Amino acid sequence: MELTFTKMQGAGNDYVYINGFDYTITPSQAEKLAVKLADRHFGIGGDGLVIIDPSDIADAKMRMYNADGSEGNMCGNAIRCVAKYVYDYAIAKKEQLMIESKSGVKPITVSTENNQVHLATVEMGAANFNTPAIPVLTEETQWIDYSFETAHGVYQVTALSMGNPHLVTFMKDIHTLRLSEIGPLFEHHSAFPERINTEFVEVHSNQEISMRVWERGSGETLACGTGACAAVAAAVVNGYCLSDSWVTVHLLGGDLEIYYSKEQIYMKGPAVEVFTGQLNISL
Ligand SMILES: N[C@@H](CCC[C@H](N)C(=O)O)C(=O)O
Repeated sequence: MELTFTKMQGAGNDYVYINGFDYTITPSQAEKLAVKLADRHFGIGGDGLVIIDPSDIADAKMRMYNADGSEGNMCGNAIRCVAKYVYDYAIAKKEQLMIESKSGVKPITVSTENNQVHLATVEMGAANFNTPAIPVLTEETQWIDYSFETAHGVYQVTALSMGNPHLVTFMKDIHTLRLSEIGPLFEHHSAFPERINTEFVEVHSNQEISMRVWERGSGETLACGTGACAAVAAAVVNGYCLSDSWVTVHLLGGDLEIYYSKEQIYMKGPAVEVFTGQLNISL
Protein backbone atom coordinates (compact mmCIF):
# COMPACT_ATOMS: atom_id res chain seq x y z
CA MET A 1 0.00 0.00 0.00
CA GLU A 2 1.00 3.61 -0.52
CA LEU A 3 1.53 5.37 2.83
CA THR A 4 2.13 9.11 3.26
CA PHE A 5 4.40 10.00 6.19
CA THR A 6 5.84 13.16 7.75
CA LYS A 7 9.23 13.38 9.40
CA MET A 8 9.26 15.82 12.34
CA GLN A 9 11.69 16.74 15.11
CA GLY A 10 11.65 18.56 18.42
CA ALA A 11 15.12 19.57 19.66
CA GLY A 12 16.55 16.88 17.38
CA ASN A 13 14.40 14.05 18.80
CA ASP A 14 13.05 12.86 15.44
CA TYR A 15 10.16 10.54 14.64
CA VAL A 16 8.28 9.38 11.58
CA TYR A 17 4.65 10.50 11.89
CA ILE A 18 1.67 8.75 10.27
CA ASN A 19 -1.80 10.27 10.13
CA GLY A 20 -4.10 7.69 11.75
CA PHE A 21 -7.13 9.74 10.61
CA ASP A 22 -6.26 8.48 7.09
CA TYR A 23 -4.91 4.98 7.82
CA THR A 24 -5.76 2.33 10.41
CA ILE A 25 -2.54 0.96 11.86
CA THR A 26 -2.94 -1.83 14.44
CA PRO A 27 -0.55 -2.01 17.43
CA SER A 28 1.29 -5.02 16.00
CA GLN A 29 1.64 -3.33 12.58
CA ALA A 30 2.93 -0.19 14.34
CA GLU A 31 5.56 -2.17 16.30
CA LYS A 32 6.95 -3.68 13.08
CA LEU A 33 6.72 -0.41 11.16
CA ALA A 34 8.62 1.44 13.91
CA VAL A 35 11.60 -0.93 13.62
CA LYS A 36 11.59 -0.75 9.83
CA LEU A 37 11.05 3.01 9.37
CA ALA A 38 13.30 4.18 12.24
CA ASP A 39 16.33 2.41 10.71
CA ARG A 40 18.75 5.18 9.70
CA HIS A 41 20.37 3.08 6.94
CA PHE A 42 17.59 0.91 5.51
CA GLY A 43 14.52 2.96 6.50
CA ILE A 44 13.51 6.64 6.72
CA GLY A 45 15.52 7.16 9.89
CA GLY A 46 14.34 8.37 13.27
CA ASP A 47 14.12 7.67 17.00
CA GLY A 48 10.84 5.81 16.41
CA LEU A 49 7.31 6.08 15.03
CA VAL A 50 4.31 8.18 16.06
CA ILE A 51 0.73 7.56 14.95
CA ILE A 52 -1.72 10.48 15.22
CA ASP A 53 -5.13 8.87 15.79
CA PRO A 54 -8.66 10.23 16.31
CA SER A 55 -9.61 10.54 20.01
CA ASP A 56 -13.00 10.42 21.77
CA ILE A 57 -11.84 12.77 24.53
CA ALA A 58 -9.29 15.12 22.93
CA ASP A 59 -8.38 16.76 19.59
CA ALA A 60 -6.17 13.78 18.67
CA LYS A 61 -4.43 10.81 20.26
CA MET A 62 -0.69 10.11 20.12
CA ARG A 63 0.63 6.56 19.94
CA MET A 64 4.43 6.47 20.13
CA TYR A 65 6.82 3.60 19.45
CA ASN A 66 10.55 3.51 20.16
CA ALA A 67 13.07 2.44 17.49
CA ASP A 68 13.01 -1.15 18.84
CA GLY A 69 9.21 -1.29 18.37
CA SER A 70 8.30 -1.00 22.09
CA GLU A 71 5.44 1.37 22.89
CA GLY A 72 6.11 4.36 25.17
CA ASN A 73 3.41 5.89 27.39
CA MET A 74 4.48 9.44 26.78
CA CYS A 75 6.93 11.47 24.68
CA GLY A 76 7.45 15.15 25.41
CA ASN A 77 9.10 16.05 22.11
CA ALA A 78 6.66 14.04 20.00
CA ILE A 79 3.57 15.50 21.66
CA ARG A 80 4.67 19.03 20.63
CA CYS A 81 5.09 17.78 17.04
CA VAL A 82 1.67 16.10 17.20
CA ALA A 83 0.19 19.47 18.24
CA LYS A 84 1.95 21.11 15.28
CA TYR A 85 0.65 18.47 12.87
CA VAL A 86 -2.91 18.75 14.25
CA TYR A 87 -2.82 22.55 13.84
CA ASP A 88 -0.88 22.86 10.54
CA TYR A 89 -2.91 20.16 8.76
CA ALA A 90 -6.17 21.65 10.13
CA ILE A 91 -7.31 18.62 12.13
CA ALA A 92 -8.07 21.23 14.83
CA LYS A 93 -7.07 24.83 14.10
CA LYS A 94 -6.90 25.97 17.75
CA GLU A 95 -4.16 27.58 19.80
CA GLN A 96 -5.18 25.54 22.86
CA LEU A 97 -5.12 21.84 21.98
CA MET A 98 -5.77 18.69 23.97
CA ILE A 99 -3.73 15.66 22.96
CA GLU A 100 -4.39 12.22 24.44
CA SER A 101 -1.43 9.98 25.31
CA LYS A 102 -1.18 6.65 27.14
CA SER A 103 -0.37 8.67 30.26
CA GLY A 104 -3.41 10.95 29.99
CA VAL A 105 -4.67 14.01 28.10
CA LYS A 106 -2.13 16.87 27.92
CA PRO A 107 -3.19 20.50 27.32
CA ILE A 108 -0.88 22.26 24.83
CA THR A 109 -0.62 25.93 23.88
CA VAL A 110 0.93 26.56 20.47
CA SER A 111 2.69 29.66 19.09
CA THR A 112 2.39 30.25 15.35
CA GLU A 113 4.27 32.07 12.58
CA ASN A 114 2.80 32.32 9.05
CA ASN A 115 -0.11 30.16 10.22
CA GLN A 116 2.19 27.29 11.25
CA VAL A 117 3.20 26.13 14.71
CA HIS A 118 6.86 26.60 15.64
CA LEU A 119 6.77 26.41 19.44
CA ALA A 120 4.53 24.57 21.90
CA THR A 121 4.09 24.60 25.67
CA VAL A 122 2.80 21.39 27.22
CA GLU A 123 1.27 20.81 30.67
CA MET A 124 3.19 17.64 31.48
CA GLY A 125 1.53 16.81 34.84
CA ALA A 126 3.35 16.20 38.11
CA ALA A 127 6.47 14.14 38.75
CA ASN A 128 5.87 10.98 40.79
CA PHE A 129 8.80 9.91 42.98
CA ASN A 130 7.14 6.80 44.47
CA THR A 131 9.13 3.72 43.41
CA PRO A 132 6.13 1.38 42.80
CA ALA A 133 4.70 3.93 40.32
CA ILE A 134 7.91 4.15 38.24
CA PRO A 135 8.37 1.09 38.66
CA VAL A 136 11.56 0.27 40.58
CA LEU A 137 11.94 -3.08 42.35
CA THR A 138 13.13 -1.99 45.79
CA GLU A 139 12.03 -1.88 49.41
CA GLU A 140 12.66 1.91 49.54
CA THR A 141 9.60 4.08 48.86
CA GLN A 142 11.70 6.69 47.01
CA TRP A 143 15.14 6.89 45.43
CA ILE A 144 16.38 10.45 45.90
CA ASP A 145 20.18 10.78 45.81
CA TYR A 146 20.23 6.98 46.20
CA SER A 147 23.51 5.05 45.85
CA PHE A 148 22.89 2.69 42.94
CA GLU A 149 25.33 -0.04 42.02
CA THR A 150 26.00 -0.84 38.39
CA ALA A 151 28.70 -2.91 36.68
CA HIS A 152 30.34 0.48 35.99
CA GLY A 153 30.48 1.59 39.64
CA VAL A 154 28.15 3.37 42.05
CA TYR A 155 26.00 6.31 40.83
CA GLN A 156 23.92 8.70 42.96
CA VAL A 157 20.49 8.53 41.33
CA THR A 158 16.98 9.93 41.63
CA ALA A 159 14.12 7.87 40.20
CA LEU A 160 10.77 9.28 39.06
CA SER A 161 7.89 8.85 36.66
CA MET A 162 6.83 11.52 34.18
CA GLY A 163 4.20 9.12 32.84
CA ASN A 164 7.21 7.02 31.80
CA PRO A 165 10.15 5.84 33.92
CA HIS A 166 13.26 7.99 34.47
CA LEU A 167 16.47 7.80 36.45
CA VAL A 168 18.54 10.98 36.83
CA THR A 169 22.20 11.17 37.83
CA PHE A 170 24.26 14.35 38.30
CA MET A 171 27.90 14.61 37.21
CA LYS A 172 30.64 17.15 36.51
CA ASP A 173 31.18 16.53 32.78
CA ILE A 174 28.57 14.85 30.59
CA HIS A 175 30.52 15.25 27.35
CA THR A 176 33.27 12.72 28.11
CA LEU A 177 30.71 10.10 29.16
CA ARG A 178 30.83 6.81 27.23
CA LEU A 179 27.07 6.65 27.02
CA SER A 180 26.76 3.70 24.63
CA GLU A 181 28.59 1.56 27.23
CA ILE A 182 26.90 2.96 30.34
CA GLY A 183 23.33 3.58 29.10
CA PRO A 184 22.43 -0.10 28.56
CA LEU A 185 23.59 -0.98 32.12
CA PHE A 186 20.82 1.25 33.48
CA GLU A 187 18.21 0.38 30.85
CA HIS A 188 18.50 -3.37 31.43
CA HIS A 189 19.22 -3.42 35.18
CA SER A 190 17.06 -5.94 37.07
CA ALA A 191 15.75 -3.13 39.36
CA PHE A 192 13.67 -1.83 36.43
CA PRO A 193 11.13 -4.41 35.27
CA GLU A 194 9.89 -2.08 32.48
CA ARG A 195 13.41 -0.81 31.66
CA ILE A 196 14.19 2.90 32.20
CA ASN A 197 15.22 6.16 30.50
CA THR A 198 18.38 7.62 32.09
CA GLU A 199 19.42 11.30 32.18
CA PHE A 200 23.05 12.30 32.83
CA VAL A 201 22.96 15.89 34.06
CA GLU A 202 25.51 18.67 34.55
CA VAL A 203 24.31 21.63 36.63
CA HIS A 204 25.59 25.09 35.60
CA SER A 205 23.40 27.23 37.87
CA ASN A 206 19.94 27.06 39.42
CA GLN A 207 18.50 28.19 36.07
CA GLU A 208 20.62 26.24 33.61
CA ILE A 209 21.57 22.58 33.22
CA SER A 210 22.87 20.34 30.41
CA MET A 211 21.95 16.73 29.89
CA ARG A 212 22.49 13.67 27.73
CA VAL A 213 19.96 10.90 27.65
CA TRP A 214 19.88 7.18 27.08
CA GLU A 215 16.31 6.31 26.12
CA ARG A 216 14.85 2.88 26.67
CA GLY A 217 14.09 1.38 23.29
CA SER A 218 16.01 3.99 21.25
CA GLY A 219 19.47 4.43 22.83
CA GLU A 220 21.13 7.86 22.89
CA THR A 221 18.87 10.52 21.37
CA LEU A 222 19.57 14.23 20.83
CA ALA A 223 16.81 15.20 23.30
CA CYS A 224 14.07 13.79 25.51
CA GLY A 225 11.19 16.01 26.64
CA THR A 226 9.98 13.85 29.52
CA GLY A 227 13.68 13.38 30.38
CA ALA A 228 14.27 17.15 30.54
CA CYS A 229 11.26 17.46 32.90
CA ALA A 230 12.62 14.57 35.00
CA ALA A 231 16.08 16.20 35.13
CA VAL A 232 14.64 19.51 36.40
CA ALA A 233 12.34 17.76 38.90
CA ALA A 234 15.34 15.78 40.23
CA ALA A 235 17.47 18.96 40.30
CA VAL A 236 14.82 20.68 42.46
CA VAL A 237 14.42 17.82 44.96
CA ASN A 238 18.22 17.52 45.22
CA GLY A 239 18.56 21.27 45.89
CA TYR A 240 20.30 22.31 42.63
CA CYS A 241 17.38 24.29 41.14
CA LEU A 242 14.44 26.19 42.54
CA SER A 243 10.79 25.19 42.53
CA ASP A 244 8.29 27.49 40.77
CA SER A 245 10.76 28.88 38.26
CA TRP A 246 11.97 28.22 34.71
CA VAL A 247 15.14 26.25 33.98
CA THR A 248 16.90 26.06 30.58
CA VAL A 249 17.91 22.52 29.68
CA HIS A 250 20.65 22.26 27.03
CA LEU A 251 20.43 19.03 25.05
CA LEU A 252 22.55 17.81 22.14
CA GLY A 253 19.77 18.83 19.71
CA GLY A 254 18.79 22.19 21.24
CA ASP A 255 17.24 23.76 24.32
CA LEU A 256 14.01 23.10 26.21
CA GLU A 257 12.55 25.41 28.87
CA ILE A 258 11.09 23.61 31.88
CA TYR A 259 9.02 25.10 34.72
CA TYR A 260 8.80 22.92 37.80
CA SER A 261 6.17 23.09 40.51
CA LYS A 262 5.05 20.18 42.68
CA GLU A 263 1.61 20.08 41.08
CA GLN A 264 2.48 20.79 37.43
CA ILE A 265 5.50 20.79 35.14
CA TYR A 266 5.47 22.88 31.95
CA MET A 267 7.72 22.15 28.96
CA LYS A 268 8.27 24.72 26.21
CA GLY A 269 10.14 23.86 23.02
CA PRO A 270 10.29 23.78 19.22
CA ALA A 271 8.33 21.57 16.83
CA VAL A 272 9.65 21.30 13.27
CA GLU A 273 8.50 19.50 10.13
CA VAL A 274 11.54 18.14 8.23
CA PHE A 275 9.94 16.57 5.14
CA THR A 276 7.02 14.48 3.93
CA GLY A 277 7.13 11.47 1.65
CA GLN A 278 5.37 8.38 0.41
CA LEU A 279 6.21 4.77 1.01
CA ASN A 280 5.18 1.67 -0.81
CA ILE A 281 4.86 -0.84 1.96
CA SER A 282 2.97 -4.02 2.84
CA LEU A 283 1.56 -3.89 6.38
N1 LIG B 1 11.84 10.96 23.52
C1 LIG B 1 10.81 10.96 24.45
C2 LIG B 1 10.47 9.75 25.25
C3 LIG B 1 10.17 8.54 24.36
C4 LIG B 1 9.71 7.32 25.11
C5 LIG B 1 10.76 6.69 25.98
N2 LIG B 1 11.88 6.19 25.26
C6 LIG B 1 10.08 5.56 26.78
O1 LIG B 1 10.05 4.41 26.30
O2 LIG B 1 9.60 5.86 27.88
C7 LIG B 1 10.48 12.29 25.06
O3 LIG B 1 10.74 13.31 24.38
O4 LIG B 1 9.90 12.36 26.14
